[in-house]
Amino acid sequence: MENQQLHLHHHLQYQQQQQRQPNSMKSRFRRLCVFCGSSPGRNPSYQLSAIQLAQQLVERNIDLVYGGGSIGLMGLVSRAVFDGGRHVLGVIPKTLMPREITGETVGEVRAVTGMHQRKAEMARQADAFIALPGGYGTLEELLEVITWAQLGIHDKPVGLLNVDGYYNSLLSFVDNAVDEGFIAPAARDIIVSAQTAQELMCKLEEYEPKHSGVASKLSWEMEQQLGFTEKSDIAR
Ligand SMILES: C/C(=C\CNc1ncnc2c1ncn2[C@@H]1O[C@H](COP(=O)(O)O)[C@@H](O)[C@H]1O)CO
Repeated sequence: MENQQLHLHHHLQYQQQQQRQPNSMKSRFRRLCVFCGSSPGRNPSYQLSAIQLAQQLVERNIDLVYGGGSIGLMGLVSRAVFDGGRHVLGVIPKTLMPREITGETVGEVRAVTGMHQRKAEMARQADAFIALPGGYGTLEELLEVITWAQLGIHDKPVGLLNVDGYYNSLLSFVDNAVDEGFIAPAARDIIVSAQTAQELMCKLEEYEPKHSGVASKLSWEMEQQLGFTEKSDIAR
């Protein structure tokens, strides 16, 4: 099925389901950041999972912050959250703003000066992070928020939606890094993974950080204030 058809199909299914059984769960999260491919990926499960994740956010009354744009999985998630009535914030560097690069963005668009500002802004706006399947951009964003958690810059949950085992090799790599003494066992638990959006959301709702950062959040906030971000409340 084409991207748009798939989206429409699942959106209609979701609307029908909502009419039959209106659902509104309470969540500890107000806004969640989703990292995901700017491509749809080959396996249709990736697109389906993107829509199912969006449905989870809508059911739980959670707003979305993401990298802006309407291409690939990014477009599917943002459109489905927006159509479900939740607020969508796209944070996008000015250089990526031309429509031929990112397509048309739904919801609110916040322009930032560069990639570093984008990640800091997405992290500041979110109460938790989830990575869907994606490429270099997704990996980079995911690893950065994991590293920030390890250092104690924030203690927000980080989820990995391991659709059809897409991230098995990454998880094996991390396990090996623990075995080889490069990642502390407690820091392994920063990554919360699950195969379905619903299971992942349930795990994130219950997540308690086990690792302790190397510096206090306060000292990181000072560092951020002195550094390139204008105001830092990434940690909260
Ligand atoms: C260079 C490509 C597309 C450019 N369009 C993008 N528009 C918005 N955000 C993007 C774009 N490309 C990457 N991102 C960010 O990285 C993540 C996706 O990257 P991936 O390499 O596709 O995994 C996403 O979360 C965005 O924040 C062609 O790729």
